[in-house]
Amino acid sequence: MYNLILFGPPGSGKGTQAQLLVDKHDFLHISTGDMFREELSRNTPLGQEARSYMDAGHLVPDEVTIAMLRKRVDQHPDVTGIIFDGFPRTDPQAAALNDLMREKDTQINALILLDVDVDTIVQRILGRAATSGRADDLKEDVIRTRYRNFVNYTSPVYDFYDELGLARRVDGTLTPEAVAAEIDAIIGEGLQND
Ligand SMILES: Nc1ncnc2c1ncn2[C@@H]1O[C@H](COP(=O)(O)OP(=O)(O)O)[C@@H](O)[C@H]1O
Repeated sequence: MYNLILFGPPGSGKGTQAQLLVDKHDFLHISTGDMFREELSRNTPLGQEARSYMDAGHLVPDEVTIAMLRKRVDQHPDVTGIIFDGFPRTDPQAAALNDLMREKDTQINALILLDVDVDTIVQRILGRAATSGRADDLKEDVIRTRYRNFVNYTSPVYDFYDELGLARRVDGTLTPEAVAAEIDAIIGEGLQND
């Protein structure tokens, strides 16, 4: 099994790259943001709980997020690999993912940071707001809150994987194709080592 974490601030291109990877490999794509939006659109209790956090640009509490993620992984026991997109976003989430991988007799093979500066992020997200239909994409202050949460709570997760020798950085301001080529090269190294 090959398991990859796509990592980076909001608007860094994780969703775009995940889609390219799914088209190319037979990996399962798990986006916690997409899962929350799906719950929201079905107006489930989980969606209702997540809404206030999401609309303000805050993180949904770890317990809720971890339980949802775990359930999704459990639903797909036979996959050849998983792309984690938007998870883990805090140290407790990273620790929970570690436990989960160990339970399943597998591991995280790499974490790839899509590195993008904050001004580019604000421009990109405001630019996609019209088509994304996302409440949290419309206001610059909410976008900046999401970015600040990334810096404060999520970026330490990079160090967690860096200490394990698994963290890699890609320039996320390159074209989607160029970013994809770099990701392919990193996955290629990992697959050869298996
Ligand atoms: N792992 C997570 N932990 C806590 N909250 C999350 C997580 N993933 C998604 N969310 C919630 O869903 C929102 C949207 O997430 P996502 O689609 O990944 O957007 P983006 O990366 O563009 O901010 C986040 O702002 C947060 O409220």
